[in-house]
Amino acid sequence: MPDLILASGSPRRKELLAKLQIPFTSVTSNENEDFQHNLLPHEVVVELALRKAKSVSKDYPEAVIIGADTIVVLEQDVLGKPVNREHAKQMLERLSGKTHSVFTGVAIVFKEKIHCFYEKTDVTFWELTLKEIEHYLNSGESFDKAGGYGIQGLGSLFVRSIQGDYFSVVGLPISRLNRELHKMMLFK
Ligand SMILES: Cc1cn([C@H]2C[C@H](O)[C@@H](COP(=O)(O)OP(=O)(O)OP(=O)(O)O)O2)c(=O)[nH]c1=O
Repeated sequence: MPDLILASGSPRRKELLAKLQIPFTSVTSNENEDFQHNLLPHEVVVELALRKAKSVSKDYPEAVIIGADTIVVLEQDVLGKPVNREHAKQMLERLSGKTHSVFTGVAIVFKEKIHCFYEKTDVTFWELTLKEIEHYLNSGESFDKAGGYGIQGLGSLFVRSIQGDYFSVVGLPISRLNRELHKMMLFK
């Protein structure tokens, strides 16, 4: 069986991948996350996931590498990770009372084989008060997360409804990934 490597530094992705019960290691790829603004959201996440997986694959050519990327899309604007408190505040004010889409792209690279897919989850927020937003910003939870919130943490209190895969919002659509790996007949 080939080695499995998660090309990610995200603790959430590690926790989710562990559900497959296949031993793996994680290697953080230091690829930049710039993207062309003419791409569609699903193209952005697949491109960034592939960039992460390919960069790790260069150092581990015999392993199966998994890369992933998550973005939040509101009214055609891509919201990545906030750069500071003010940026996070602006994001949360925009997300308040509206439905946005969370896209997570996944790339599986094994030698010359490349397989990519993505999941889209729609998340609707309650109207948020300024007090709620300030309280949330004080928690520090915003800063390493696309859209400036974490559905798995205190951000759960903002969520009115969700349509699609919850785990994809957290960073890795684990049930789909399990199925795709089976289809590739990599870890039977
Ligand atoms: C919307 C949302 C995002 N996120 C996280 C998932 C991703 O880790 C992060 C988006 O940033 P990414 O660039 O996708 O990932 P990362 O930088 O954390 O990790 P790596 O590139 O090393 O794999 O936002 C949550 O944890 N909860 C949420 O509700």
